Amino acid sequence: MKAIQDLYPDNLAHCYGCGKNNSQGHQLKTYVEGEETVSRFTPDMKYTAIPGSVYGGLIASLLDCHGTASAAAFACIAEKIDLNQVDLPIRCVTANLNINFKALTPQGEELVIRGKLKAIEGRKISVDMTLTAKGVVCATGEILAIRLKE
Ligand SMILES: CCCCCCCC(=O)SCCNC(=O)CCNC(=O)[C@H](O)C(C)(C)COP(=O)(O)OP(=O)(O)OC[C@H]1O[C@@H](n2cnc3c(N)ncnc32)[C@H](O)[C@@H]1OP(=O)(O)O
Repeated sequence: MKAIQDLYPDNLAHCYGCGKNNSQGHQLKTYVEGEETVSRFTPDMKYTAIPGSVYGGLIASLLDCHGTASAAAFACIAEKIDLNQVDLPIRCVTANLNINFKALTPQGEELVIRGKLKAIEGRKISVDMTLTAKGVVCATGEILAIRLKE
């Protein structure tokens, strides 16, 4: 299956965090795995906070884009929309993002971000997220994503 972000139409694929058409961005890719979503990302050394650890702003960026892609995917699944189609008909933006930084995130490791659907209420989609490095939870987050009107 394709990454959720690769299903965004070309005119909505310039996001700094996840747009496939932004060559200078992170190009985060999010996949559906069973009942969860998952993204993997290994930060460049320039995203340093305390030496040896990853800058929190990057972590926020990863959770932001993982969260909106997950929200779009969960909304499609709820409506039985095929996630293999070329243009995703549901697009979401972030209204609220809460992050708890639990431990310093080590540099040089693959970060794994997972999302679970919390609730869908009309256009509001809430997703719980974790970011781990080497199996250790370094951050947790909750996003409220809003489905854009047609
Ligand atoms: C497709 C590619 C996307 C890639 C995205 C990558 C992730 C991002 O970085 S997105 C960029 C950052 N986010 C933004 O810029 C969004 C800015 N905000 C907005 O555009 C608008 O406020 C928007 C779209 C969220 C909501 O506006 P609008 O569509 O008019 O809906 P609105 O009627 O105000 O709200 C809908 C519901 O959400 C609730 N809501 C809206 N904002 C919030 C909030 N911040 N906190 C809690 N609830 C909220 C409202 O109370 C309402 O609830 P209910 O339906 O129960 O009455």
